[in-house]
Amino acid sequence: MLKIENLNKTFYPGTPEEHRIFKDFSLEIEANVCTTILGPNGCGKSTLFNLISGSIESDSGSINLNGNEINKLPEEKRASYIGKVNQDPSKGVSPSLNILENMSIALKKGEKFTFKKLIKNNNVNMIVEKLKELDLGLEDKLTTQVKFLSGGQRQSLSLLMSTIKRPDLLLLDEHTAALDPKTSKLIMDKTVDLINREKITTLMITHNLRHAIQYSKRIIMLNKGEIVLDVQSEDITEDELTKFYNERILESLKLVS
Ligand SMILES: Nc1ncnc2c1ncn2[C@@H]1O[C@H](COP(=O)(O)OP(=O)(O)OP(=O)(O)O)[C@@H](O)[C@H]1O
Repeated sequence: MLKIENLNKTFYPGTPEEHRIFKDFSLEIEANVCTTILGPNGCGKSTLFNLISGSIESDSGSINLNGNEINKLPEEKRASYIGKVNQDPSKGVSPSLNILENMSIALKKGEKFTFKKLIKNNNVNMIVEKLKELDLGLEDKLTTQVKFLSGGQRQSLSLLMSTIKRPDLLLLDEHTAALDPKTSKLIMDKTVDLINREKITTLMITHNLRHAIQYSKRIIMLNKGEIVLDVQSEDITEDELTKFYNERILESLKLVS
């Protein structure tokens, strides 16, 4: 379970550019299911993920993952517990390495290794089986450099790499946003298959309200660093969610501008 308590973050404190993103922000996320974070541009979604993964430091507050106070740990240590897939298909993979090498590196997450040993010690059969589960034919391209894969294939690989050592938490930051609608749906289906099969606690950022309802158990909407909606997806329709978004969030943005 992920428990965030009284998280505070201000960018450029004490300067004319001072920008407070979170003030005493608290949130508890249920284990083993997918929770979606929605909200308009700039409301703090990615900052929240960066604070959780440790790529930026909080000013104060607590982030507890399965009993571990991870807020004190450096990013590389947190990476042993947290898997992350970003919007950009070239992030999260090493484009000039092949699929087998990328997957072998993912298996070594959190460990020290040399490249020579990595290849010798890799577990090819297990990797092939995992790739087969994706059903994209990647198991036949083990020695293909990842830069030659399509965006959808790379995102699938990135997803598999982030989860091959079961993470305590998976962060999906608009991981299908750069894909065409058909591929986006395909990757979302594969994501949810994997999350459900492995029972991975997942936080997903999306701007796609339909995906939020269809693929997650709980929906949290942020606006200006605050939770403005927190609902089980079975308790809201796509129309109601769209109406809420348009009325409450777009209206509040108009008032500001
Ligand atoms: N490292 C940083 N340094 C300074 N300001 C930042 C930094 N990261 C984010 N911000 C600012 O914090 C605010 C929230 O940004 P964030 O990326 O979290 O929004 P978001 O909700 O993910 O938006 P989007 O939907 O556009 O991705 C923005 O005003 C952004 O400019």
